[in-house]
Formats: sequence, structure tokens, C-alpha cells
Amino acid sequence: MRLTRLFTLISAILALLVCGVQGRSLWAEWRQYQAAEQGLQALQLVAASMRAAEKLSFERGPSNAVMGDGHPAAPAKQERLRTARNDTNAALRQLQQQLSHGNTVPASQLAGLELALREARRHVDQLAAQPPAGRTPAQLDAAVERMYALVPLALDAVTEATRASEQAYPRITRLLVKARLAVELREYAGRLGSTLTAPLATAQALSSAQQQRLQFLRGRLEQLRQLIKTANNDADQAVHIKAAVAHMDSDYFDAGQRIISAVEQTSSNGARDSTARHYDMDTAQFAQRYVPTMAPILAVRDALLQEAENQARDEFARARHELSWAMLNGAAILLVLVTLLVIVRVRVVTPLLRATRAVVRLGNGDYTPPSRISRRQDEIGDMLRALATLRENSMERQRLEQERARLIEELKTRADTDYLTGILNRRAFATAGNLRLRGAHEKDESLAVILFDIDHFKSVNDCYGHDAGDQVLIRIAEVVRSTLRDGEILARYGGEEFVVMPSFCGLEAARALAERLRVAIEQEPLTLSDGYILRVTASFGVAVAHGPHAALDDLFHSADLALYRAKSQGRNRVETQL
Ligand SMILES: Nc1nc2c(ncn2[C@@H]2O[C@H](COP(=O)(O)OP(=O)(O)OP(=O)(O)O)[C@@H](O)[C@H]2O)c(=O)[nH]1
Repeated sequence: MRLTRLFTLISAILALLVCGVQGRSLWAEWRQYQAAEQGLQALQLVAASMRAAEKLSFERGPSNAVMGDGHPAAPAKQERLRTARNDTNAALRQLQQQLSHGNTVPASQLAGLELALREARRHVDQLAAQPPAGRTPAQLDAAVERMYALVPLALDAVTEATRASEQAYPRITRLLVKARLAVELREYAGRLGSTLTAPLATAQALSSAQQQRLQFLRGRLEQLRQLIKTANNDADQAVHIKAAVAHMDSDYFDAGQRIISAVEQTSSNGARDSTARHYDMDTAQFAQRYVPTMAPILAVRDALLQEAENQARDEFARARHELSWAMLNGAAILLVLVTLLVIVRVRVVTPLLRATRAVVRLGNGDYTPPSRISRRQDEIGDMLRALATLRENSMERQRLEQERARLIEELKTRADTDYLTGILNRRAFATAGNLRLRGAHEKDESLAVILFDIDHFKSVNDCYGHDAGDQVLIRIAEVVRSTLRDGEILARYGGEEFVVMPSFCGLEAARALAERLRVAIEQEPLTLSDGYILRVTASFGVAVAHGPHAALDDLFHSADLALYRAKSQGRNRVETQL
């Protein structure tokens, strides 16, 4: 696999892994954050339902007052009932709104409560519309019971919501339970007071059923009080909760209960149940004194709810904080990863690839210099510099090899070339001659050799100097060369002696060529460097070889004999072998 592809693959896998881990952790934090948000909403819902329950509890007092009054009831009592109902309606509306905003509890759960409330109010209004004599105790009890049943309905409507907030914030479960216990306590305290309403209104002693009810309610109240006071965790021992509980103890369980006991005492003072009792207060005065003592119970509820809300808000803030951190953390890790990958790519992979390409180019003999020289001080920089050195060395080696080849070629040329005239020397001619002789054998052709020698050359040297002799030799070679055609070999055989090997031909053709050369030399005026013009002649010996056994030396020997004859017969002539 190519390095770039491997790097891309590794980068992708790493990015996926990191994104996966970060995404998982972010998802968990997000779920926690959402649960905390929902739990907070549910908690507010619980508080709203408890306040609605409180208003329903309050409504009972004015309802009882109207049912216990004449017909029509006193306007002040009617007004109090209207206000209480409006308060209840407002509290229920608020609860309804919160239910419809939050997703935790369907708003339809309030429908049962609203139906029961309408029914309870209808009964209250029906009884109030009748003259007091027409209101039977059973009807009154039924109306009161209907009102009693409303509070649990209100509390039950948000049971689901309570669970949601408990799930989100398990630590505050006890606080919510105790807040609900406080609501119940307030409810039972109200019922305790209501139990005395009839005896006070009729100035009668408490019936035994009423006394039993009082005992039951007192027991229940004490039970609830102890449950609220039980220390479950640090949260419900918060200072303001303890202060609220202490206030409830002194105001309700002390002062409030004394009011109840006083009424009870007066009731039990008479000899017979049927005897009229002279209570120190009527129902209104009783309510005026007793109802305020119940207020601290709701203060306990509020303190518990407040503490629960504080803790929930802390948890929510913590969840939000954790989520922000997780997001920040994830972004930072991704940023670091991307930066690292970019650094590795830019600082390692790309230079490596560039170096690889450069090495491949070097291997192919391409010595194109790099676009820029690396100034890096790390290992990659060392490698790139080593590569530059390798390139320079390779270039130098190539240059040396080219020089060597050129020198070899030059040496080869020099070894085959006559230093003075530039034509082939005797050695090269022997090589070429033997080659051609073989060709002649193969083609069954004749091969001729023309040997010629400048006449009286010694006197040229003697008269004009050795340099002039050299110039004559050079010019003679030029003249002969220009006379010959391609394929006809010319060489300097030694001293002032030259040899020509024409293309495959017979003796006559060779003789004719020798004659042409003789005439060309004879007719060429040779101008020396100092201005002298010389004319020289040459004598020619021609020999021909044919057949498979011909040898170059024999051929030369024959030509030499012919040349000798030409010299001896007067020079400037052509002689052929005999
Ligand atoms: N300048 C010069 N002279 C050379 C060279 N090679 C040989 N010679 C001279 O050529 C001369 C040859 O002389 P000889 O062999 O006596 O022949 P010749 O004077 O040409 O007389 P014939 O051949 O009999 O006509 C000698 O003086 C050599 O020194 C050379 O490369 N340059």
C-alpha cells in the first residue's frame, strides 16, 4: 500500500476512533443534561401540584363556612369562598400550564381532578342554596368528603413527574417525600380543625365519633411529624429546614394543638353530651386562631421544596458544566489530533514522499535540483541534505564517467589516427584492411591496395625545413582525401609513404584510381606557411588480392614491389604488380 494511502487510512481510523469515543462520552453527558433539565421541570411541577393541593385545602374552610351559614350565606363568607375558588383555579391553571409545557406528564392527568372539583363544588353550592334545616348531616359529610378527596388527586396527578425528578436526582427523593408528607400533614391538620367546626358552630359537645376522629387525626399528625423529622441524609438537615420544622413544632404542635385541646377540654367538661357547651370562641374565631398555626407546616413544605430545587439546580448546573467540558474536551482532542496529523503529514510524510521521488529521479539519471534547500535541523533535514549530497555525488560521478568515455573515445581515435595528418595510421589501416579482406573473401571480390611515396621528400626537408616537410605531408593527405570517394580508405603508412584501399575492385580500376591520385598530387600547388609554393610528385605501386588465401601482408608486399619499380623507373608513375 502506498504511504500516502496508508497515512490517509490511519488518519481516518484515528479520527473515527476519537470521534466515536468523544461522541459516546458527549452523548452520555447530553443524556444526563437532558435528564437533569427534565428533572428540574418535573420538580417545578411537583411544587406546583403541592401548591394546588394547598389551595384545595384552603378552599375547604370557606366551603364549610358557607355550608354552615344561613341561607343565603353571609356576603363576607361568600366572598371568601369566591376568593378561595379563584385562588384554586389559578393554582390549577398554573399546574395545567406546566403540565402542557413539560413532556414528562400528560396534561390529561388533571382531568380527573378537575371533574372531581366541579362535582365537589356543585355539591357545596347545592347545600348552600338550601335553608340550613334542609341540609342533613349526611349531605354535609358527603360534601366535606368530596372536598377531602381532592387533595390526594392533586398530589397523585404529578406522581409520574415526581418519579421523573427522583430518577434525575436520586439524592432529593427524601426531600420530595417529606415535602409531600408536609402537605399531608397540613391536610390532616385542616381536617383536625374541621372536626371541631360542627361542635363549635352548634355549641355542642364532641360526639364520640368526633373524639375518635380527633384521636386518629392526632396520631396521624404525630406520625407525619416524626417522619418529617427523621434524619435521612444531610440535605434534609439543612439549617433552614431545621428552623422551619422547629417553627412548626412550636406554632402548630404546641400552640395549635393547645387550641384544639382547649376546645376538647371544654367539650368534655359537661356532664352529658347533649348539654350545650360554652366554648370561648365561635367557628370564625376558632379559624382565626387555629388556621395561622398551620402556616409553618407549609413553610416546612416550602423549605423542603426549596432545598430540593436548590440541589436540583446544582445538579443541573453540574450536568451543564460537565457537558460543556465534554464538548470543549472533545473539540480540543479533535483539534490536537488534526494538528498532529497535519504536522506529521507536512513535516514527515510529504518530505519523505518528496525524497522518495527525488531518489527515484536520481536512479533514472534525472539530476533536476530541488525547488528549495531544506534548512530543517531534524532527521528529515539530515536526510534531505544527505540526498542533496547524493545528488551532487551522482552528478559528479556522471560527469566523470562522461569524461572517461570521452577520453577513451579520444584515445581510441588517437590510437587509430596519424598525429600529423589526421588520417588513419598504419595500425588502424591494418585493422580496417583485414576486415575488408575478409569481406572480399566472403563476397568473392577482388581487393586492391595502392601504396604511394612522395618523391625526393628528403630534399623538401633539407631545402625548406622539417616543418615545411610536415606541411607538405598534411596537404598531400588533404589532396588525396578530397580525391577519394566514400568507402575508399586512406592511411599514412609511415614517413612520406601513404596507402589507399579502394572499394572492392580489380587491378585495372585500382590502377586508374592511382593514376588519378598521381595527377592530382602532381597538379596541386602546395602553399607553405611562409608563402612558398611547392609542387611534388609521388610514385605509386598497385597490387590486387583475390581468393580465400590472400593475406594483407602479401598484398602490401606486392604493392611495395610495384612501388619500388615505379621509383626505380623514374618516379611520378604508377606500377602494378607483375
Ligand atoms: N618532415 C618530415 N620528414 C620526414 C617524415 N618522415 C620521414 N621523413 C623524411 O623523409 C625522408 C625520406 O627520404 P628517403 O627515404 O631518402 O627518400 P626520398 O628522399 O623521398 O627519395 P626517394 O623516396 O627515393 O624519392 C627522410 O629525410 C626522412 O627524414 C616526417 O614525418 N616529416
